[in-house]
Amino acid sequence: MNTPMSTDTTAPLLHASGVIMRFGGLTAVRNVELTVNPGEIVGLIGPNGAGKTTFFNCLTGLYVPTEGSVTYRGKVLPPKPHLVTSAGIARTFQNIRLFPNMTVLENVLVGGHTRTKEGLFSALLRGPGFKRAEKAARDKAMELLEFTGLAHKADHLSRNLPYGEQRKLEIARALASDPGLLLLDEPTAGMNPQETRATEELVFAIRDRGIAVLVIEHDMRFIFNLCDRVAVLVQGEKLIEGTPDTVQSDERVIAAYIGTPMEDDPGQAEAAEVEAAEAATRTGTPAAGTTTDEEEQR
Ligand SMILES: Nc1ncnc2c1ncn2[C@@H]1O[C@H](COP(=O)(O)OP(=O)(O)OP(=O)(O)O)[C@@H](O)[C@H]1O
Repeated sequence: MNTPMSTDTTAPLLHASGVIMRFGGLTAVRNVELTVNPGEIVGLIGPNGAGKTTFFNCLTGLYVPTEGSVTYRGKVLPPKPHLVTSAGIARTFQNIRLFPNMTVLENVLVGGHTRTKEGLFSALLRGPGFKRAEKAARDKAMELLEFTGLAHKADHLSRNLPYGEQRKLEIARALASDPGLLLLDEPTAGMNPQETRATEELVFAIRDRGIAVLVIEHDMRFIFNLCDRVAVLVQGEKLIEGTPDTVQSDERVIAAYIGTPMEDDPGQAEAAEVEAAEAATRTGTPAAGTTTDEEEQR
């Protein structure tokens, strides 16, 4: 499906090197190194505000990194999103960005426009070349709708789709640009467990089409089931990178997510009190340090 720009299949597809992104005095991404190899599904996780989306934006031309470089198939990425898409990187957004008043099919056709070779005059005159290109684009869009399970909704307005299907449509639209690498920003946000499971299957199927995937997600089970490799960002820095097994058992990752337990944990004291009160109710004797309803009312 994708059109390789280089024949070197051993080189990383994507290589971000020493990427730093500053917003005034705030450094959102600090010296991040990341590669994605052909055929890989790589996860990017981290607590809220860790810099994941900012880093994604540096990979897709929305932001030009303050320092560092990003190459795709060995070439430095152009600093404009549409040129990055043409180069072979497609993305979805954390907040769905469909054209709500267009049909499902039209949304996918829009996603394929970077690959349309017919010029303006041909389009205006609607000559045979244009008609052929238009048919090819529609066939391809319909194939992508079949692939994502949305073909039966091709003529529906995208705003009328349930939330999970809108997320799928975003993916179909991204695939229409024939990417070699797909970046997914929280693809399962707001989904129920069945939809999340279906998205997992869809991402595996995308990889089977020869497209590498880099995915940001807060759902740890989804990430650890799906990814070959996971990188963890904390406060803009890459804390660790490795297989799902390595990452999920790393104490620094656990601490970054659930925090280090406080000494003299007030939550623990409360839990002990509740337990004592429940035990007292069972035995009929008031627990030390608890009050009965009567005492409370006095
Ligand atoms: N355009 C911007 N201007 C100024 N600060 C920004 C901008 N974009 C992001 N930031 C800041 O950069 C930091 C990283 O934000 P970012 O959205 O990349 O984190 P994240 O890991 O994607 O978070 P979440 O998981 O909540 O989406 C935050 O402190 C955020 O406030």
